[in-house]
Amino acid sequence: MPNVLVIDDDRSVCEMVRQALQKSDLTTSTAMTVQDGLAMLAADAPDVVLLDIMLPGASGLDVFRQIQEIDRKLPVVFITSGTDSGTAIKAMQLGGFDYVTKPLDLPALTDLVEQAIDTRRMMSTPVALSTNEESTADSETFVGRSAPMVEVFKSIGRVAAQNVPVLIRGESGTGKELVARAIYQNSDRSEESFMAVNCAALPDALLESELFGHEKGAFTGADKQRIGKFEACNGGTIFLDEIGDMSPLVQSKMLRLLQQQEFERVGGNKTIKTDVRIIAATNLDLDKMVEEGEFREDLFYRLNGLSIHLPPLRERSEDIAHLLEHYLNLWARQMRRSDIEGISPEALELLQKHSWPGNVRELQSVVRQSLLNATGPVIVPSFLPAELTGAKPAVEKSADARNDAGVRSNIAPFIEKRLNSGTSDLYAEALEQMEMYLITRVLEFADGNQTKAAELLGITRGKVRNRVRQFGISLDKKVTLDEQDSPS
Ligand SMILES: Nc1ncnc2c1ncn2[C@@H]1O[C@H](COP(=O)(O)OP(=O)(O)OP(=O)(O)O)[C@@H](O)[C@H]1O
Repeated sequence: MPNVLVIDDDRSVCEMVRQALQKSDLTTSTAMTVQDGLAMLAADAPDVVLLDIMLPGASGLDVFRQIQEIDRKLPVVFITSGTDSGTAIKAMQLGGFDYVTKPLDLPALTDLVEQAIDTRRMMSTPVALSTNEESTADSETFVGRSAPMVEVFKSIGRVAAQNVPVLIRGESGTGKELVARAIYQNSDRSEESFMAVNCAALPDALLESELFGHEKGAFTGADKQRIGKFEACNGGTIFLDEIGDMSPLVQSKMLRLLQQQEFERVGGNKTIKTDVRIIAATNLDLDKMVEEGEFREDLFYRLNGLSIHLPPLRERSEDIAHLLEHYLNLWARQMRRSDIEGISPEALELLQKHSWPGNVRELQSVVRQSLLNATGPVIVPSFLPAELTGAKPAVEKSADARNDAGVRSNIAPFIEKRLNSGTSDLYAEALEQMEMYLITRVLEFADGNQTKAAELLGITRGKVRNRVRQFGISLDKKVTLDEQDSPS
């Protein structure tokens, strides 16, 4: 369970934060002095530190420097009062993760801590490029023995050491984030920060401010100055996921950044220099977008210094069995299903024939669902999700199969079944089922239009798209992004 260290001399702040983070399953330790905080840092190896910038008898910047000496990759979120934000901004420029102002907005703080934990994981969990050898306990295994994946591993080795932008291309769920992390971890910048921004998850104006920062008063709601990722990550590496979703304005700012390593904060006129390596990823056809004038050609060539193409899973079927084995072993252990022995030849055949539109992310979901359904030690066809048992490609699903999504997601019998099986992870399992049902149903209602579904759900289009991929959701109607593209 991730561990958060709060260093703040105000006992009530420590307690409030502890209670808020506990609700998100985060363990919190608290220290009220710098000495105690540094001692706990060494003893507990936290994943994130929340640091009050005005501790008695200590300069926040000095404490931050000491933390950086102990662990350069540890994300530090500063807690400031309205009057000391200047120091926080300085600390951000030195590589702090973010800062929050008192009185604390606890839900926003929890989100920020979760983002920081994710960043910590991406920076610190090594990606093992495993073709034969077993992965070690503290690494994530990048499984792949097919010829195209061996080529990908070689490319990672080649590009990592060169300080140029890299463009990673491939369908959703093919492992682009894993490639980005492997490049970072094997580069000369591996001791510096790594930050990830999903360009599709934020509306255009927020993305601009997230990347470049803004000055106080730059727009309605900009009540304080904000340091963007390009400034905070100076010397490090930024992973820009879903780069094809950038607005023309952000594209032109990005181009300047790549050409001159400089930019201005939104609403500011001071030119800021930065030295950031950019790794970008996309699942869209950028060449076509360039042709159609949707993506700047000059930016495309700049980003495309070196490019790595991740083949879809259906084009490397020999990896399917290895991936199934890998995730079955991993999750059977996690779900306390030590009785699981493997997959029957019939089930394996169905899985090999499947077209995997959601790639490895869909395969993960299938393994998880099969384990939930498994009443015996061998995964047989009847334990597989309904859309696989007919061995039809998901895009050709029949109305019956679609109805199955509803049946499968019927939450009451699901919960009863899991309670009887003695699960220890019911919260996550039930939420996943509910979310799968909700997104599928709303998309169905919206005729497959993701923009409309996002409006109905009150979440971003990027989030809808991520969930569609994560769960491998596919409706009879084509899932589209814009109303004008909706099938009639
Ligand atoms: N070859 C692989 N071996 C093991 N796990 C993999 C492999 N490829 C992908 N994964 C896992 O599949 C999931 C999806 O991968 P990842 O997020 O890197 O995909 P992506 O291409 O970035 O997707 P998206 O375009 O939707 O952001 C992750 O949990 C990742 O660890």
